[in-house]
Amino acid sequence: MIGWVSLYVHIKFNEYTDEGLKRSDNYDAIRNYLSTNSAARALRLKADESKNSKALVLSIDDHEEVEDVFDGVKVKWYSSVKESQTQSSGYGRSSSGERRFFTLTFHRRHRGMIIESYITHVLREGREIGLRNRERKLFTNNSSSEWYAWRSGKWSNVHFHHPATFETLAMDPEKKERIKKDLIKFSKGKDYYKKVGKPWKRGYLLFGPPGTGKSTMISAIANFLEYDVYDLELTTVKDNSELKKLLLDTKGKSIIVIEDIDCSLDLTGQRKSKKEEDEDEEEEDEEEKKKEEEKKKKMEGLLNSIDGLWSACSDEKIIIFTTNFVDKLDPALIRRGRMDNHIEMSYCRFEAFKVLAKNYLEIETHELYGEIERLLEETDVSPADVAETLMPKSDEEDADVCIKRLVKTVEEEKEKAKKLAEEEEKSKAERQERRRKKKEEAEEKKKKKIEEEDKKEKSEEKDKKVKGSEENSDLHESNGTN
Ligand SMILES: Nc1ncnc2c1ncn2[C@@H]1O[C@H](COP(=O)(O)OP(=O)(O)OP(=O)(O)O)[C@@H](O)[C@H]1O
Ligand SMILES: [Mg+2]
Repeated sequence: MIGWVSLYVHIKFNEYTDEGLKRSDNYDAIRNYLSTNSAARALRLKADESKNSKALVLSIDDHEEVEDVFDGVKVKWYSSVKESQTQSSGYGRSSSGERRFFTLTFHRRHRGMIIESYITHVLREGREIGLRNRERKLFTNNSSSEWYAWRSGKWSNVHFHHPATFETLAMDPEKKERIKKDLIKFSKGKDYYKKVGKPWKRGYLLFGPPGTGKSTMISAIANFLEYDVYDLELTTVKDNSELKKLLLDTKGKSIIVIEDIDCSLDLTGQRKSKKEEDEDEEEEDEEEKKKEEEKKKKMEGLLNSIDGLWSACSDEKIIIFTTNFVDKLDPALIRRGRMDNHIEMSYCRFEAFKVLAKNYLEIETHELYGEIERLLEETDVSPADVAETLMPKSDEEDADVCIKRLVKTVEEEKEKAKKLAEEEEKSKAERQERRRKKKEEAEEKKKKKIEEEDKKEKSEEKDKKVKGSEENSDLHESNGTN
């Protein structure tokens, strides 16, 4: 709405559009801009509580005036409020029937520049501030039977409040820095991705044993980049088209997570133990083959959907797979280009331990650190176990108690691992012995069979010979009589 009053142009931005039904995105963006932007900061602010924001939302108070300067040009903003004449039922409208709006005023000789550049600048900045302040969300996918039910969409969401950060994440510090740099480069790479003609996406594969911090890492990344998280549960997804729809229904500035990708794709569920495998190998073969095929189909669907997602939407997205067994994954799934960055989360070594000790006990050194370093180098303990052991269980427990408990725990783990290795060795030897015996028995059986067959053949031949000579003598006899 542009009106002329003497030399000045006024543009009005209403809080609600569409007859008061819909809140205006532009109004919110301008409000963010005016309350946060330092060049145009209002002095009188009011604090609102908003459902969708993590902090108090400060906005310029009613009937307040703010000046802004852009490219050397001065403009003025007014925030106004009017009592609404019609007390309509008004969904979305302020309950009191007040109508708020901003008015932008500037000299008419700057009309072109303000409309073309300044307003765009304000809206863009304001939206960015809004994104930064927004309450981040954790989405989980609904089963497709619920998609069209009342008010429930493809994804359900809750507020995302995970406290994990890169500071509290225990891992090799150099590796951590590399990951952070990679993330920063990605999040600032809008123009770069555009220039090289690649969708603005990045794929990460996190692999490692249980309790090494894969899920924690995802939360740390989300907090670091201030992204939403979409936790995609593949087992509730019926088919490929459903998967594609889900992926296309995700917003930018988000991480799409598929945890335990091997299990999500593995339809067999639990694998058989080695021993069982040995015993009924053949019967299982057919069934295994069928399941492998199904798994392959699912995998192909996933690959296609990822590639589709990669090219279908243009905004800032990270996709993360996690797995405990990287060797079991289909190489096609994790080839570079799909998964750009492979990150191994490993057992807790000394450097990672130091981070945990600092987090949980607020100590940087202790007389037992040397001992712990030695122990952790030769024993595989997950950071989850180390963290659990380090955590004080009561007020009486100080750092010293916890550190000593850790030494004891790791020593026990070492002992356990040794025993386990011995047992494994023993059972391997037993398995080999069993197999050797089986083979021997089979060979023995075979030998016996051959011998028996030989014997039979020989006796048959003998019988034939005897019969033959009898027939011969019969012939002689009959010749003689003739
Ligand atoms: N590297 C780590 N740094 C800090 N804390 C960790 C780390 N790894 C594990 N933890 C702690 O252990 C708990 C379990 O870790 P997390 O769930 O991240 O492991 P995971 O690798 O995802 O395991 P899984 O393979 O079973 O899903 C976390 O809540 C966290 O407190
Ligand atoms: Mg996990």
